[in-house]
Amino acid sequence: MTNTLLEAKDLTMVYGTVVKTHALKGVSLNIEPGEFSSIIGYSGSGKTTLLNILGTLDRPTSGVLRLLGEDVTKMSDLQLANFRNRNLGFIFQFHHLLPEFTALENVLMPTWIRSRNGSLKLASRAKELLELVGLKDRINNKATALSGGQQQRVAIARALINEPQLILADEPTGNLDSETTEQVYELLRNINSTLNTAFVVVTHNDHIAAKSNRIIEMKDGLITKDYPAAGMDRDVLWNEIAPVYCRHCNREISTEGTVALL
Ligand SMILES: Nc1ncnc2c1ncn2[C@@H]1O[C@H](COP(=O)(O)OP(=O)(O)OP(=O)(O)O)[C@@H](O)[C@H]1O
Repeated sequence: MTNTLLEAKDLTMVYGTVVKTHALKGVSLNIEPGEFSSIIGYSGSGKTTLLNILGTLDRPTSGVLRLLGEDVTKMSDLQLANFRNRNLGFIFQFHHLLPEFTALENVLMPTWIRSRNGSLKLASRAKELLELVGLKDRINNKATALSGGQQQRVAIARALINEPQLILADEPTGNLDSETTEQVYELLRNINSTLNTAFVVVTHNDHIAAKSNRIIEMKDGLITKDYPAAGMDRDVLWNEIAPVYCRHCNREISTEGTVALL
């Protein structure tokens, strides 16, 4: 019995019936518990399509996706919705907070889907999470009274409330200035190391991607490169440890590409 968190095999995605777009052309990858991966690639290479399928928000045209050992491609829409709510967290570029609700209420929102009876335990967990993301003093502020970076922090706390093992994030800092981007990304890395939550993050920001454990590069609907990254410490001298063994491609690979990202 493997404890691999996510196993994707030969995923394809074709949009349209008359005019067809082959957005994914056979993508296979595994994600292990606690891993922090970034997906990078040119616009239109299939990053969001892949992320949405990995997060069960969309179904692939073909291929198999196993999450926590379960074949999710075989689940009904209702089963999928429950599975998602229990096991996955999402962070998007536009945080989709409910503007008239407070930070605390927004964080608690995913728990209302399961039960309307908000327990005291959940409320205190939501407060802890808001504290973790640095918003202890903003718990009762309405979403509209928070800055962009603060709103994204609320969205991150919301993604954590159901204690997911995997968080999928699509350009989580795409809407933020560079300083706030650094802070939010650092926060994601801290959550990753403190709670051992695995992350798969789509980003256009190579500098940010270099702080992951792993970079997955896409082109034309395929993964073209998959290699370890420097992680939090940007001062790591890759030349000293190159080449590295890539367990995903089962061979030693040069870290040349990674050096270019630093
Ligand atoms: N709902 C859709 N219907 C039809 N085609 C789509 C749809 N969504 C995406 N596509 C097409 O699929 C391909 C991959 O798109 P996708 O959004 O996954 O790329 P991306 O790498 O995330 O791009 P970006 O970096 O610009 O967000 C593109 O050619 C896009 O036009």
